[in-house]
Amino acid sequence: MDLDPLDQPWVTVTVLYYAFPTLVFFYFAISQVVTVCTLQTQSLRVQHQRVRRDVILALVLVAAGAYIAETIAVAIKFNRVSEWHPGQDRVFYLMASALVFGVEALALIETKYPVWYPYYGTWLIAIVVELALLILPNVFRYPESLYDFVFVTIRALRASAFIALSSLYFGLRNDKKQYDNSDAERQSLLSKTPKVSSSEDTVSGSNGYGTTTAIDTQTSDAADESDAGSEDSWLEEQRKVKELISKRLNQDGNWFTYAKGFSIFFPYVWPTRSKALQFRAVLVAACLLISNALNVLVPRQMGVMVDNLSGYIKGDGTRNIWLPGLIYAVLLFINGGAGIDWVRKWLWLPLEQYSYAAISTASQAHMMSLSSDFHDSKTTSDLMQAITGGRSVTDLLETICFQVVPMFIDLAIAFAYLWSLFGPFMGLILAATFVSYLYITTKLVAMRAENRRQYVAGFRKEWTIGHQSLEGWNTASLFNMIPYERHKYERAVKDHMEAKRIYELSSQSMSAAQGLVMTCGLLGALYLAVFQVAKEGKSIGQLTTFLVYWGALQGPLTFFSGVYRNISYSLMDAERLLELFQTKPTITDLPHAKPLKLIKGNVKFDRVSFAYDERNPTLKNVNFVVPSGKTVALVGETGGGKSTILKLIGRFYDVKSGSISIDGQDIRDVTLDSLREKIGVVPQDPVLFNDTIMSNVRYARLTANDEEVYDACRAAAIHDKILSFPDGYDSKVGDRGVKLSGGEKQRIAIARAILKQPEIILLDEATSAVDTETEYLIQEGFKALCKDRTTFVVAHRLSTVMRAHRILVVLNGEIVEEGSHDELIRARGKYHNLWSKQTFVKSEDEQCRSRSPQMRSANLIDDVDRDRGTTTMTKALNIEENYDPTQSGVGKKPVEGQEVDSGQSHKREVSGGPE
Ligand SMILES: Nc1ncnc2c1ncn2[C@@H]1O[C@H](COP(=O)(O)OP(=O)(O)OP(=O)(O)O)[C@@H](O)[C@H]1O
Repeated sequence: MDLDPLDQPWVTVTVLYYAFPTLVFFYFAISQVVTVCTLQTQSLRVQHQRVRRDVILALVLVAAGAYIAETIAVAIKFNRVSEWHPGQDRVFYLMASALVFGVEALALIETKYPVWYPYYGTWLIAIVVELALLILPNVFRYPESLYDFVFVTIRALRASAFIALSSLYFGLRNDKKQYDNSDAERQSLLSKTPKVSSSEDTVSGSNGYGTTTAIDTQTSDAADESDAGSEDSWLEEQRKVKELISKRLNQDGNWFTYAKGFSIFFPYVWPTRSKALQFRAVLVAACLLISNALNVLVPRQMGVMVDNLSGYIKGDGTRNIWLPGLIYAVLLFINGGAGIDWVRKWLWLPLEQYSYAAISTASQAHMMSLSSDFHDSKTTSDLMQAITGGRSVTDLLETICFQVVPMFIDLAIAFAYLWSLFGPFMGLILAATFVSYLYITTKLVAMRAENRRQYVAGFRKEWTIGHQSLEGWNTASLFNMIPYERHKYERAVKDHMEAKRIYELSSQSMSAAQGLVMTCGLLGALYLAVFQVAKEGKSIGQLTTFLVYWGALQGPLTFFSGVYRNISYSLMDAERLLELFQTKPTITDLPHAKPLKLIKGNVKFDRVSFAYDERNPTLKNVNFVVPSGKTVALVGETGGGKSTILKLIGRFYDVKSGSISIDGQDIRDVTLDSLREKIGVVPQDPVLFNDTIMSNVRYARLTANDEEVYDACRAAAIHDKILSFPDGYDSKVGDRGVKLSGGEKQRIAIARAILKQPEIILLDEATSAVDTETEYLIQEGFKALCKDRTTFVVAHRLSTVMRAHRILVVLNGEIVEEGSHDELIRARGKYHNLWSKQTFVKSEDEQCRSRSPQMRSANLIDDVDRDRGTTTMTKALNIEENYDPTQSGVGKKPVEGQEVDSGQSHKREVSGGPE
């Protein structure tokens, strides 16, 4: 046959035929990956760049088209397929190059602001190779036939296209300098468009400076995993995590450094101290490689079996028809869930458990070590999510090591093996199929993102409305809004179902499109294999191998659709956990901190200022001293800063300026443990554990025996009440103590404090939720508890604190008055105002209550009367004269000449001084 001069089997030409498309492909793919990972993007002016991009795209299409044109010309020249063989190298080169430059054109279409070096690199390679291929064959033989001229013309056109591309690019690059002084291609996209989500940007991984898009897509993806919290808080949480990732990416400058940030997790993921576990990890890697090998060996063995059988049928008695079947079955078994997968999971399980245990306990311990500012700013569900999210770090690793890497190895082996079996065209068909499949999948996944977002939003809305309506059943019933809630929920379910329908349909369409691509690929590959079996002496066994192998390849490819979502979801969780690990406690022991030596319990506030938020000071220059063993009361309007003072004593926050000292030791210089050991707190809103009453009280001192617990409860006036419960001390208190009344909860908290027997006692509205009778009983308990102990009492009910040695009136973060009850009453300042309001409001109430003699005796003020030296109310206050109705705000104006506390206690007496 008369060979075309361009098909002369010169080694140089043949090598170029294969090396060129391969080189261009790898150069382009690798440089694009580097571009994405190093977050490079173009910073040219959009208008300017768009013109260039369009022209360049047109020229790339011309070049790709020229390859196809030459392929067609070759096909026409050698019109009988069976005679293609001599030109096979050349046809491969043409088709592979058309594919590579087709991919380049697609990447260009999908990238708004491309980074150019992956592109112009390919053009420069193409100029050299194309010129060589144009000149080399024609040096030895001038073109003669019409075909020769056509071929040369097409090649010349192609070479010109590449030259034009390069000159255009470099020409405009000089132009660029006039427009853009920055001259920097290396710039993070995220800084420019931190919240932009463009489906276009996700496509083709090549252009996906798509860190933002990545996160956007998975925002919705992650949603169906999470069903806690309201939609808004969830969206807010997602946004914050996205911002965190963007911020860190911007700081780090590329994905490699970003990934390095996660090295903090290394000791939790990799068993640094256990050689046995490390050995297991190595064996797991070996199992993965064996799996990859088995993925080829199984179809190959099927081919051997078929070949032996057909040989045997044709009369070749030497063929063993039984053994290959046995080997096939064994290989199949080993490659199945009961074989290598089982071994791998068995090996991996201890590693998985190691990392789960390490990361969960570390994150819980870390969270418990953090300070109030952290805990005050997070909800419990956020924190739990962060702990459970620790699993995502191992998930991320598992997804990459056990799924992504094996998938690419499988695809690479398939490509190489089938190429070796059926020649370069099979490789070409496979490459075209894989590229189309991955392209279509990424494109459709991006297009589905909005559908998915709607679906997730619908799901969350339904969940939130359902949850809220059940939670608010009481309110709904009270306002007769049950039908309204029902309709609202029905509507939400309907919207959710509609969104789900659209999403499911789009999923089905995606599967259909993927199926179509795979079928086209299969058809092309199958025809090629059939052709080779029919014409080129390939065996039926090889065809069988191909068919079985093709089926096995569907798995990794299908997995690709979900991998992106899995990775991004895990990444978000890992980022959350990383943020947590990087948060340091703000209240820590100083290096020189010593244990607190509590001698007497003398507490001093020296020019203390504090703010939760710098813009809004909470305490301003607070000064006071509480001598050891004395009781100081903090009173004043709500939000004044009373509880904050108690928090500062327990070092739940540190002062911003000034100092707090106990027995002359600055509390910042003593260890936190020793400080809190000495302090007992009854908080405003005590939180109980969902456990028995006995366990809750004993929590204060785990070594206390039952009798001590009973005594503490007696002192807190709750013992008899507990005994009246069906399960007594074994009664469960419910979540946060929900099964107890507010007053019961407070008394349990008081019992705890009594059991702890602390040296310094902080009572923050400890009895606000109990009735006056019970309060009286508790006061008796406090008497014993507080005796000779420094005590801080915050209370709104002034009768609770009137016996305190000292009363501080706190207003807007300042101490505006200070003194004993009598002194303050006489001073007729703020305290006097508060007192007069309270006693006035109380008067009517007491009129009713005091009808009962028992209640009378329970009245704390009467109690004070009995116990103490007293000051007559009318004398001390002369309230009728001083009462200011405009300040009262409630109740009626007292009639002149009538005592404020009308009713039984005409002569109201108050404590004349400290106990
Ligand atoms: N964790 C916090 N973060 C930010 N601001 C806070 C925090 N806790 C309290 N505040 C603010 O500090 C101010 C003082 O609060 P604090 O609880 O000390 O007041 P209070 O006098 O004890 O009030 P109440 O009598 O109502 O208990 C308030 O304005 C409150 O909103």
